Order: sequence, then structure tokens, then C-alpha cells
Amino acid sequence: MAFFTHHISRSFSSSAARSVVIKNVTIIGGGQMGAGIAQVAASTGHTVTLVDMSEDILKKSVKGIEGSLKRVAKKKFAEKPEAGEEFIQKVLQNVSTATDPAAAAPTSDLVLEAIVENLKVKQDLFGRLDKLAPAHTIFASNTSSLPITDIASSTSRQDRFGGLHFFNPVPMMKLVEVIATPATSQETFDSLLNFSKALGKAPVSCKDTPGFIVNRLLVPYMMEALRLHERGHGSKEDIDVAMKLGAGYPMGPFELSDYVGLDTMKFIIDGWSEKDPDNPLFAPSELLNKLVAEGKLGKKTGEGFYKYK
Ligand SMILES: CCCCCCC[C@H](O)CC(=O)SCCNC(=O)CCNC(=O)[C@H](O)C(C)(C)COP(=O)([O-])OP(=O)([O-])OC[C@H]1O[C@@H](n2cnc3c(N)ncnc32)[C@H](O)[C@@H]1OP(=O)([O-])[O-]
Ligand SMILES: NC(=O)c1ccc[n+]([C@@H]2O[C@H](COP(=O)([O-])OP(=O)(O)OC[C@H]3O[C@@H](n4cnc5c(N)ncnc54)[C@H](O)[C@@H]3O)[C@@H](O)[C@H]2O)c1
Repeated sequence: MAFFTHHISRSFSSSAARSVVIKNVTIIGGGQMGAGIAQVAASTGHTVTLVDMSEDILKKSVKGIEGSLKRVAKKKFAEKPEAGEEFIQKVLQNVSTATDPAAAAPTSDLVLEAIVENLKVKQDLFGRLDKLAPAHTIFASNTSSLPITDIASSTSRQDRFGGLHFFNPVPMMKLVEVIATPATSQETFDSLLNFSKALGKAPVSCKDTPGFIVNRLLVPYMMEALRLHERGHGSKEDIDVAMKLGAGYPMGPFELSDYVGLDTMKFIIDGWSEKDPDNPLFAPSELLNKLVAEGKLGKKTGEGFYKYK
């Protein structure tokens, strides 16, 4: 239970570097979040290196960015399609790709990670990058549910490590949660906050507590929707309609689950129920486990709670 009641008091390291103006950004993980963050950073004049495990994945990421930019341009340059095309090309010029994170780390002001929601994999990545990146480089994680302190523990720059939690779809969602651990320096926190504003986002300040603000409230809600359905108390379609029309949510919980990715949901809930097994809010869902075992991960694989093909 300590996991959820632990109170963190923040202190600032005096050994911290000066506040960094973030211009060159390395984003690791070119999935739905990494690609979205890369798009928004490149659109706001940052130089971005997007890293993933293969050229094929990166091609898909850049294609996704281009598709999303077209949607943005269609709205932003409704009267001037040529200006829209110019905007898209200019943004894409700000994005390069690499399969080795070591390629860009030495010139980055910020390394932001948006890879799989697995503590060990994230720690291995940052442990390796810690030896390659210059002293001023800030590290940040886009984790949904893992303690930033635990991820940062694999590095020797805990004062230059924080959380930057974006929301899906990144080009549309205005919020960024900026997370300071007790070891995050004030300068690092300010740099991350200013970077979020430079992206045109609205940052809120969070402590390094489970789920920060949004997911501490959203995860129990989403899981209870699944359990309500499993108890036979509502079809997924009715639950979705009810929450859209009765609570004003843009998507119902099953639509949103498919949009987020059922694998990511499972990583989150398994991690929390392991740490806090007696908490009924974090009880696992058999239906979720079954769909993930079948490879039905939501929109990204063409099927989850609903079919998209
Ligand atoms: C148990 C664990 C569970 C918790 C998981 C937590 C996960 C995580 O940590 C936190 C999250 O992110 S939580 C998740 C938080 N996220 C939420 O809660 C999201 C909830 N959903 C929403 O806010 C809305 O449904 C959307 C904004 C997604 C779509 O808007 P809509 O009005 O319903 O429908 P529309 O007709 O489709 O789109 C209209 C127009 O919007 C534009 N546009 C849209 N996507 C775009 C993109 N990718 N690019 C560019 N542009 C994009 C475009 O102009 C489009 O027009 P077009 O002519 O079609 O090009
Ligand atoms: N999906 C969401 O709605 C959402 C929202 C906010 C935060 N997050 C968090 O963002 C992170 C990424 O989520 P996502 O939805 O973009 O996942 P995703 O599955 O769409 O993408 C993850 C990408 O990371 C790559 N990857 C995995 N391990 C890697 C490694 N070691 N090196 C380089 N690349 C690697 C994968 O190839 C994949 O392209 C997770 O920590 C997740 O919890 C997700």
C-alpha cells in the first residue's frame, strides 16, 4: 500500500546545470506517441531525431507524421493549400531518423523516451545513453505509469531527469504533465516546462506519484468500465454511448482503450496490481488479458474491443 500513499517532498539539487534552452531533441520510440511528439516538436522549429528499432518501423512513423500533418494543414491552411504543402515539407525537413540512439545523443539538448512500457527496457536504454550524452543533456520519459525515479536510477544524472507525459493523439491534446522527482533540479524542471510551452502545449506540474494526475484518475475509470461489462451490466457499445452522451467524453472507454493500445493498458494495470495487489481499483481484467494474448491490441493492429479493418 506504501506505493500509493508514499508522500514525496521535492528538493532541488544544487549541482544542477543551468536551465537549458531545448532546440535539438532525440525522441526514442517512433510509435503513436513518439511520432506524435516528433511531429509537434518539428512543427515548432525544433530539430528532431526520431529513433526506433528498424528502418521499416521508422518509415511507417514518418508516413504517420506526414498523414497527421496533412490533417493539420487542411485546417490551418484551409484557404491556401500551397502554403499547407510548404508547411508540411518544412516540418518534415526538421525530422531525421536513426536506428541507433547513440547517433544523435551527443548533440541533443533533450532525449525523450517513448518506448515500450517496461521498466527494465527503459532503464537499459537510459543507462547506455548516460555514457554518450553530454553533461547538459536532459533525459525525460513519456511513461504512463512507471515511477520516473526508478527509470532515472540507471543514470548518473538524476538532477537532469524528469517526466514529460503527453496525451494521445499528441497533435490534438493540449496537456503535458511535467514531472519532477525529488532529485530533479529546478533548472531541469524549468527547461522541461519551457519546452512544453514552446511546443504550444499547456503544462501542469506533477509529483512523481503513480499515474501522476490524469492516469491516477483515468486508469481506475477505464478498468471499472471493463469490469462493469464483464459483470454483464452493460454492452461495450452501450457503455461507450453512455459515457459520450451522459458524461460528455469524446470517446467511450472501450473506444479509448482501443485508441491507447490494449498492450499498453495491460502493462500499466499489471504493474500497478503487482505493486498494490489488494487494491480493487487495479484488479486485472480477464477480457483484456484474452485480447492481448490474441494479439488484438486495438486500432494499431486492426482489432481490439472493436474491428477497424
Ligand atoms: C488502464 C489504462 C488506461 C489509461 C491509458 C493511459 C494512456 C496515456 O498515458 C494517457 C493518454 O494519452 S489517455 C488518452 C487521452 N486521449 C483522449 O482521451 C482522446 C479522446 N478523443 C478525442 O479527444 C477526440 O476523439 C479526437 C481528438 C481524438 C478526435 O476528434 P473527433 O472530433 O472525435 O473526431 P475526428 O473526426 O476523428 O477528428 C476531427 C479532426 O481532428 C483532427 N485530428 C484528429 N486526430 C488527429 C491526428 N492524429 N493528427 C492530426 N489531426 C487530427 C483533424 O483535423 C480531424 O479532422 P479530419 O478531417 O478527420 O482530418
Ligand atoms: N498510447 C498512449 O495513449 C500513451 C499515452 C501517453 C504515454 N504513453 C506511453 O508512451 C510510451 C510509448 O507508447 P506508444 O503508445 O507510443 O507505444 P507504441 O507501441 O505505439 O510504440 C512504441 C515504439 O517503441 C519502439 N521501441 C520499443 N523498444 C525500443 C527500444 N529499446 N529502442 C527503440 N525503440 C523501441 C517500438 O518499436 C515502437 O515503435 C509508453 O511508455 C506508454 O506508456 C502511451
